[in-house]
Amino acid sequence: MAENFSFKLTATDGRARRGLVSMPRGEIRTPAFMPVGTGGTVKAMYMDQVRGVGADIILGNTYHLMLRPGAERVARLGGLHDFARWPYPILTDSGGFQVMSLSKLRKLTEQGVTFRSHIDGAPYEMSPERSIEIQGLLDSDIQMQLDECTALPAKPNEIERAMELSLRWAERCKTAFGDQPGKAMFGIVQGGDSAALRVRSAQALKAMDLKGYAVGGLAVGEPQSVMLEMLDITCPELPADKPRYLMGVGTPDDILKSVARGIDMFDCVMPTRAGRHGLAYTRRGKVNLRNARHADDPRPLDEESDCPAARDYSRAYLHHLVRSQEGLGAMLLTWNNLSYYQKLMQDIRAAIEAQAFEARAAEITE
Ligand SMILES: CCCSCc1cc(N)cc2c(=O)[nH]c(N)nc12
Repeated sequence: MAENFSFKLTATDGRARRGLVSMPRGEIRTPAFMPVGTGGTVKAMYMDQVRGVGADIILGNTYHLMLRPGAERVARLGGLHDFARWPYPILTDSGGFQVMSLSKLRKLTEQGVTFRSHIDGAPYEMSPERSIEIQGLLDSDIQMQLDECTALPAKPNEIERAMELSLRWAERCKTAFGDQPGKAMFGIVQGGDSAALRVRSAQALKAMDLKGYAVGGLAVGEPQSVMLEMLDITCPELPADKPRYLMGVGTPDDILKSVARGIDMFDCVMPTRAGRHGLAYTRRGKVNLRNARHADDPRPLDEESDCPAARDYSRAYLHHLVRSQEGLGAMLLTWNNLSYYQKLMQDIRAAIEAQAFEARAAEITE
């Protein structure tokens, strides 16, 4: 029988962790980067390419999918995996973050949030129970609690109010989720840039004995130093034997520094969004293919890459595609960028294993 849901730590290097999440639909090698597949598609990518660059899990969005094509319709069609032809694990965000950042005329109360669709203005309401129901209709493997993410900077009493509401919503989500073998519901730590509120949130969620924990309320405009300080405070309060997911992060540098502080899972729109805007991530830094200096450059982005998009196409051709707004430009650069991010994660995992091996070897030979 495939694992219901387990997380094993296989190596550590200081606070950095190498691990493995096992679920019926597959395993997730951590530290992991999860490509964002908002509307049931990783934009400009075929799903076999997403798998081919090394992704073990993708993200979906409750907010977008409930509005279009509708959660009940996706359920009637067999769930998100069959719908999008991605048979491996899917994590879905709960929708609250997107309601607050995308919808119109939204009203937040203890019961939940009411809002109008940014697509057609139709009225909706999202309670903790409805969010879990929608994620169940999508057949999501890892479901996020409904939370309220406070944009920074914010007043301490506002951060406290949102953090405490999110804790009450976590309890309601846990009750609504019940016991679903093979699936998991993650709590989300809030608390803004307040150490005391972060500790209270993490400790209260830990007491709920959830299967995993996200650190939310970051990557919302604060300096990297504040984000890292909040990780230094939050991670030690979370159970060591459960996965930790830093939401919405980040750049390669953000990821490296967050792994070093104990984070296991990441998601960010940067690699896919940058690809659609003509930006390529390479081992030698970012390359803006819109720039005229590439017009006659016959070199590929990275002749040593395993990714055809990085190895087999000249910068001149990529520049031409981007300037001509050809769809293939977004496709090739997204492919390159996701390949870059997955290679970064693969190198991080190997480095933790190597360091752990050296530390163990040193112990043995002492
Ligand atoms: C598909 C997008 C997933 S991550 C979105 C996100 C991003 C960031 N930065 C913070 C939060 C947060 O605090 N709560 C929730 N639910 N989501 C967040």
